[in-house]
Amino acid sequence: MEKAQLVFIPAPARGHLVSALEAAKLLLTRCHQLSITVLILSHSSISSKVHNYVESRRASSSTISNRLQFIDLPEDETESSSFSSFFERQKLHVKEAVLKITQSESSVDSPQLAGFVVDMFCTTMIDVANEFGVPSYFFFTSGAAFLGFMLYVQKIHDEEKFDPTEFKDSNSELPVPSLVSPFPARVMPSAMLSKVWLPRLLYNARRFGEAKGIIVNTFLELESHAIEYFKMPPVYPIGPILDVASDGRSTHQEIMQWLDDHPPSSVVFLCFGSMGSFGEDQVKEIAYALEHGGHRFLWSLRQTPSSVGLLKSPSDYEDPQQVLPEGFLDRMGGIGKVIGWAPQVAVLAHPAIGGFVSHCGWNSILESIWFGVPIATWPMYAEQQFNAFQMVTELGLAVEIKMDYRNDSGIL
Ligand SMILES: O=c1ccn([C@@H]2O[C@H](COP(=O)(O)OP(=O)(O)O[C@H]3O[C@H](CO)[C@@H](O)[C@H](O)[C@H]3O)[C@@H](O)[C@H]2O)c(=O)[nH]1
Repeated sequence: MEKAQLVFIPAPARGHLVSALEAAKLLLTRCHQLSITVLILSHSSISSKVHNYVESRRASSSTISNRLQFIDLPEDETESSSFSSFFERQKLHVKEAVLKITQSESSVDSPQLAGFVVDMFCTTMIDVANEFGVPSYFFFTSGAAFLGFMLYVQKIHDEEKFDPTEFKDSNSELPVPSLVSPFPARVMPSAMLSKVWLPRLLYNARRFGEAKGIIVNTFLELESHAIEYFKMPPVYPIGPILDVASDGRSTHQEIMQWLDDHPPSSVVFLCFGSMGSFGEDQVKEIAYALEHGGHRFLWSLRQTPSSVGLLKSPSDYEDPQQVLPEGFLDRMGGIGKVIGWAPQVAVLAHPAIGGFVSHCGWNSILESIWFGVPIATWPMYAEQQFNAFQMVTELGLAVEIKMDYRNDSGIL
């Protein structure tokens, strides 16, 4: 087999990068004739957590394989909350970077460009792949049932003039083919209920059909009904793709030692993903609930960004006491701990953890299943209401706090 080169274009968000980079590594270990170049898209509002994650992966990439390389694209500083215009602007940079790669394919021995692997949000990059005459695969960082849902909504929108935004406060149910259970319209993703965002979702779903295949971070045993539903393009369930190597001890020793002091399965972990945060009133209410509940807890509490913008994410409080009820931390000292960004996989892997209050991001769901920690669902943004429904009703793998909660911080 000739040497081949794939270009990966992940979306620059934690929940998308982790599985894309791990999938790239997996492919390299399976196929020794393959090289992968990962293009890192960059925007000035991307959080340091994302940069740090990429840096740590870049630093360890040479130990994984010299067939994995990263190229940083120029930073975009345009103030805009629109993903679509960001990705459109990035096309030129992607084209220039790929041109350089193809120009270096000088000898017969160099790997030849064989295709693009493009994040589910960057579907517009298929145009660039077409210019180079190579096929595109999409990398879908959520579940197969949700992929099926997107394709279903796009189909009935285009063929039957179905308008999901009319279902905002509806009690209707939809017969979604990638689900066994009827799907309540009230747990549709917020973006699908928004006249502003819906066109972009439909655009992405239409473009999925142009791909040579869709790689999904899922596995047959979890989503057999959904996976068997797909015909064309082919769907490859290559998951669960997780980055579970860290034991958290080198970076978050204090948290891990705190967990060491608690009995097995006794601590509830609360964590709401890379974008999850609550307003101050709600933080206080959660604190009262935890105090009255009396159970041990580890709570990842993060501060809402001061403005809404593309990829702006919460930060850690300098002093969480400023938003918590007076004396809360002192009273909870023995049974509860409030932290900022959590070493989530290490926490879920710890024997002291017995339950997970989660926003139901797909990576968090896969990590909870991997470590056998049951979820109580508290979806907030993106497709998390769909995921919560899937976990509670469709699969019976989680209990419901809410399935239709939506945050009010402006993130869709
Ligand atoms: O304090 C934290 C918070 C998160 N994480 C990690 O960050 C990732 C978060 O991913 P995910 O659970 O999927 O949530 P989001 O960051 O919110 O991911 C976005 O991308 C996912 C994949 O498409 C979608 O399912 C989500 O709804 C969308 O918000 C996971 O690996 C977590 O382990 C931490 O390590 N510490």
